[in-house]
Amino acid sequence: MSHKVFIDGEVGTTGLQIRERLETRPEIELIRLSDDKRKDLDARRAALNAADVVILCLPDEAAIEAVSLIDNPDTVVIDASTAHRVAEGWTYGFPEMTEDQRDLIRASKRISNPGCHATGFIALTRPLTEMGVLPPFFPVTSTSLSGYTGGGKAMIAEFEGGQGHERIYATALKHKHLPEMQLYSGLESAPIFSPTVANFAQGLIVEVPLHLWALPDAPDLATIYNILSAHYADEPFVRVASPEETEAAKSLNGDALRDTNQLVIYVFGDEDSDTVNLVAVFDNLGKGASGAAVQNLNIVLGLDETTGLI
Ligand SMILES: NC(=O)C1=CN([C@@H]2O[C@H](COP(=O)(O)OP(=O)(O)OC[C@H]3O[C@@H](n4cnc5c(N)ncnc54)[C@H](OP(=O)(O)O)[C@@H]3O)[C@@H](O)[C@H]2O)C=CC1
Ligand SMILES: CC(=O)N[C@@H](CCC(=O)OP(=O)(O)O)C(=O)O
Repeated sequence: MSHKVFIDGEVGTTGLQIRERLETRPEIELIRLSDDKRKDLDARRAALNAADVVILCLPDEAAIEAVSLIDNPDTVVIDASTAHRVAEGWTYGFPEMTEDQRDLIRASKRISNPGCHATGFIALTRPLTEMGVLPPFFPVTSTSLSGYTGGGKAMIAEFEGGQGHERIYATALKHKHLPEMQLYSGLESAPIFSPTVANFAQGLIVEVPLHLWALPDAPDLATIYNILSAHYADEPFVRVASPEETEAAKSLNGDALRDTNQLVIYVFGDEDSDTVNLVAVFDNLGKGASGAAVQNLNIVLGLDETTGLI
């Protein structure tokens, strides 16, 4: 049986990568609009309502508009934008987050694909809040190193045109991923979050440093490692690096997992100072966007979750 899929925003950075992952799959029939029709409201309305699954790869306002054009009650929407990530009636498309999240995604017709930085932050913190070692009131900080494709077509043009500068941004501490980071990490307040964009195309490293001695039960490094390893033990796309691999990782490259849907967690620690640095490495356009959207598509279609993904 073939499944009709429409990618609204197919020629953008995220949309293009989703198309590349889907166009060779025989069970997927892509609904496509010609270049002169891709922003035409009537053409989009028809495509949105003809699809079994719609994947929105649009700026927030256009994503909200796209949803308003859908009146087919059977259409499933996977929205890659920020517009619906904490909205009521939407399911957060992070299957690895909790034990029941996959089933919630499978049953949902409105799925929001997580933000790239948020994916790393939540992957590192949620299992710890679930197990009670990171209490909800605890103040957390996080940094992120992103490839420039994270900023879409405009930032790609800037860096590939030779004008790009590596820089910190979101300096007002109001990054657009903070609401989803707060809600799905299980923390009562958002982290202080400082991202950096760097001169490589694809990849992301999100860090969450913790003073273990300041946590109420003062957990040791092994406790943190064991909670994260157990949480992701059966996951095809998220894994925790072994202590040997962690020991050997004296430095990490931002683009280490380019073109994959993998996310690898490192629990770096120093027993003398009783500190850890939790680190998530992945591709901002893989598990941080397009790969994650395809994974969610596989789940809602009832297919093997790993189909078409590495
Ligand atoms: N890049 C990334 O790493 C990630 C991006 N996202 C999110 O995915 C969404 C897309 O981002 P990204 O792919 O980076 O952005 P891009 O700017 O690369 O692509 C956006 C695409 O949407 C098209 N578009 C804009 N308005 C409309 C409209 N009204 N109707 C139809 N098409 C429209 C644009 O057309 P045109 O080509 O003419 O400009 C462009 O092709 C955003 O919401 C972004 O926040 C999410 C996770 C990661
Ligand atoms: C380098 C860069 O600018 N990155 C973007 C994040 C892209 C992304 O994942 O955000 P959405 O999923 O919410 O679109 C930023 O930090 O705003």
